[in-house]
Amino acid sequence: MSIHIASTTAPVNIATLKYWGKRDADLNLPTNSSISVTLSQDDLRTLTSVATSESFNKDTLWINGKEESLDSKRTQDCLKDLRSLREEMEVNDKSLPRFSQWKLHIVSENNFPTAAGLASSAAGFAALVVAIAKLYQLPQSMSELSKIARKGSGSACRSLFGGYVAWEMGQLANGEDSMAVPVASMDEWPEMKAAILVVSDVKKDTPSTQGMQLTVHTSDLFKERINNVVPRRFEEMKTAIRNKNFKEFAELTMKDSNSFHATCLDSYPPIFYMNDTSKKIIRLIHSINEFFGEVIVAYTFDAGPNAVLYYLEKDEAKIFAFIYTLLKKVEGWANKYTEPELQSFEKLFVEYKDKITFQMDSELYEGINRVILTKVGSGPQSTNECLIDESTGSPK
Ligand SMILES: Nc1ncnc2c1ncn2[C@@H]1O[C@H](COP(=O)(O)OP(=O)(O)OP(=O)(O)O)[C@@H](O)[C@H]1O
Ligand SMILES: C[C@@](O)(CCOP(=O)(O)OP(=O)(O)O)CC(=O)O
Repeated sequence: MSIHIASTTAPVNIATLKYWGKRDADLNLPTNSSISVTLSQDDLRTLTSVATSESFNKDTLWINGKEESLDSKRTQDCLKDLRSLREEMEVNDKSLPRFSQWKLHIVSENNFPTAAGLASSAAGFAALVVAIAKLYQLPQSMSELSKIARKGSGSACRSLFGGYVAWEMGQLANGEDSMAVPVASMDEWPEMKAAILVVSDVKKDTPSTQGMQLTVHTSDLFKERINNVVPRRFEEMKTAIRNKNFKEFAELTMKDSNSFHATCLDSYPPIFYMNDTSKKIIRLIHSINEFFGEVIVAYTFDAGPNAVLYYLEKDEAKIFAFIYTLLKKVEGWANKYTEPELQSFEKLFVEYKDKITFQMDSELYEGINRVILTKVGSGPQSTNECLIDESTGSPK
């Protein structure tokens, strides 16, 4: 039996200008444009292998070694779009094998917890779409493919590019102009680092889709956000990124996270994604910026309590003097830094100690499970690493 296989990796992205609200829930068309930073696949990535063969008898998906349903409408929509693009090619070139008619085996692994508010659906759908597009040898651009990934999960469309990415909301009812486009490549601003403080890796309470719809239907604040606040910030943030203006980028990022969570609180009944630990982190970040008299670190929170901190490489030691000293008991430092490097963060803290006027919460670490230290990264990468057995078409 002849089996055709392709594999790709795809990254996680964390929005700095949040997507929250759909104008069309079927097509995942947003009520506002958004911006994100793609994170390095050295630390967070999905690897997906796809295979097709005339001999397969049903579409099957395995995530992290477990068979998962492919029945969701979102996944079906992605498969349908990809098959119809392949079919167009087959109609024009009769010599091509009829992949569009054959079943698919999809095998995927996330190297981070699934459904923990770590954007697993974004990396997952981006990898699925790019891997199948590669198998089918589709000529479409990443922006074109991002429209298919968008139907899987809105934020997934931004994971088709590395660096700094915008999702332009578009105006058309069929979503043909709602796609991801690059704002700047990772090489244009490579100094951006990210620290994820994993506050909780349990499954979140209100799924994003449900939360968004409640906000759209019940929050008055939301109208101001989508009509005035976000359109202005969308332009300002793109400019800040292109000018490598960290202060502006960081302030917009923090304000937008707060604005999004304010619309959640303004929903009825209210939605709370941040917990007490999240709030303590917000206060700590403002205190650190005040201590240094400049904005050197920003926080942002998605639909869950985990914090993502953005900062520039040059300021890392200053920031970690505080963060490492407070969170040294938490897992995740040792795989990035040597013992002498970690000690240097603590030594720096000792230098600062007498000048600190704010309250340091020595119990903060208790609410945090681990830290993931990463940076801006590249888009999906084709790979020879393969999760499918070439002779059977089953997961290895
Ligand atoms: N590797 C993958 N391949 C295909 N689909 C995946 C993959 N990983 C996750 N998913 C899909 O994404 C779902 C998890 O999405 P969910 O939105 O609940 O969590 P999240 O993406 O971690 O959170 P958020 O999007 O709010 O940051 C899974 O149930 C699965 O359907
Ligand atoms: C808060 C967010 O992370 C919401 C992401 O929502 P999803 O992309 O997970 O929602 P669906 O389109 O329903 O799959 C903000 C963002 O990533 O822009």
